[in-house]
Amino acid sequence: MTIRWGLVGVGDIANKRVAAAIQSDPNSELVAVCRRSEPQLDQFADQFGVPRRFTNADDLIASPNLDAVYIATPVDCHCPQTIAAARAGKHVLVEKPMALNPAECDRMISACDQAGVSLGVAYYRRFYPVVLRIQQLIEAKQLGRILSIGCVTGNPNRFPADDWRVIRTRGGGGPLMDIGSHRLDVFLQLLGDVATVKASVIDSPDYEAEQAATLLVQFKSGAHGILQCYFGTVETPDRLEIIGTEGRITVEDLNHGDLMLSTSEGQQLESHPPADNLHAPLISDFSAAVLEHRSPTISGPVGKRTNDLIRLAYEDAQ
Ligand SMILES: NC(=O)C1=CN([C@@H]2O[C@H](COP(=O)(O)OP(=O)(O)OC[C@H]3O[C@@H](n4cnc5c(N)ncnc54)[C@H](OP(=O)(O)O)[C@@H]3O)[C@@H](O)[C@H]2O)C=CC1
Ligand SMILES: O=C1CO[C@H](CO)[C@@H](O)[C@@H]1O
Repeated sequence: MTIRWGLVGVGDIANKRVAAAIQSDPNSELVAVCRRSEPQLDQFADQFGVPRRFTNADDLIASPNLDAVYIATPVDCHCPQTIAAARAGKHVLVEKPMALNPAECDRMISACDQAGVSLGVAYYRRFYPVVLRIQQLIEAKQLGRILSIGCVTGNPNRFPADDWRVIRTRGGGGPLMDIGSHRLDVFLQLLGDVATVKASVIDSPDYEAEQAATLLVQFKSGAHGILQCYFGTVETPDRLEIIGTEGRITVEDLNHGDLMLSTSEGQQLESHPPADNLHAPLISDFSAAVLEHRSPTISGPVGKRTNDLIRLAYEDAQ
């Protein structure tokens, strides 16, 4: 059996990676696409050879011969479109961050549970070979007791004030929601759950959302996590550092996957590059999970935990 996908929101990320990832997965087929602008919809559908096209998400969601919906719209659309898809009996894989806030995440999870459909969230860094390697090194106690994890990330874009990413009611926040969310999810994967979150933000002079956010989280293990995220700075690589009592791991750019392990025995450079299409392992996992009747690796509750931490951060920063 093949999972027949409908892709709602064929903008930047759908064009860069999602459509190609669905089309390259042996268990998947891209059969329908949707956006409101008809000329751009046709251009996308022609480019990827997709037969069914819709300018209204509800029409795609209600259409027959469709098994799953990939939601790649702005964040304020994620909750209503997920609930509509679940009610129509379709499995849902939704882009990150999962929703505007934890209450929306709860509604999405319960709609999918009630309908008996799968819900996944696109935190694809969980599949990065370098992240899995770090997880293995931590579990094998190669770093001793973990004291801290730190990540610095920035998007150089200077978003105009009318971009959904910097309007709170549309994106949910600024760089913390947009790019910090990915890194918080990696923190949770590597060091487990968080007990407390402290945060400070710097307002943007140009738009409603914050321009910078710095978080200090304390994991239940006692370790610290420090996350710095920015919009509108010079290109900031996706830098990760983990410090333990017996060793340290430094990754200059998670998207490239070179890892430096430093211990008392010296330094060791390892290379664990990600898949060419970063979304490909995510789609493969989700479609296999549906076919095997198991939960996807990045389930609704997993995705929601990042929204919980972001909410705590914004509350503390206020
Ligand atoms: N995982 C990752 O690495 C990345 C994830 N993302 C996430 O993906 C999502 C989309 O981001 P991105 O592609 O950059 O955003 P874009 O603004 O480029 O694209 C959004 C798309 O959604 C469509 N859209 C908006 N509203 C609706 C609606 N009500 N019904 C149907 N279609 C709609 C828009 O077209 P139209 O206006 O014509 O309807 C557009 O095609 C976000 O959640 C973002 O955080 C983004 C980039 C990378
Ligand atoms: O990783 C990413 C690349 O940048 C985009 C724009 O800021 C983000 O939305 C996305 O999550």
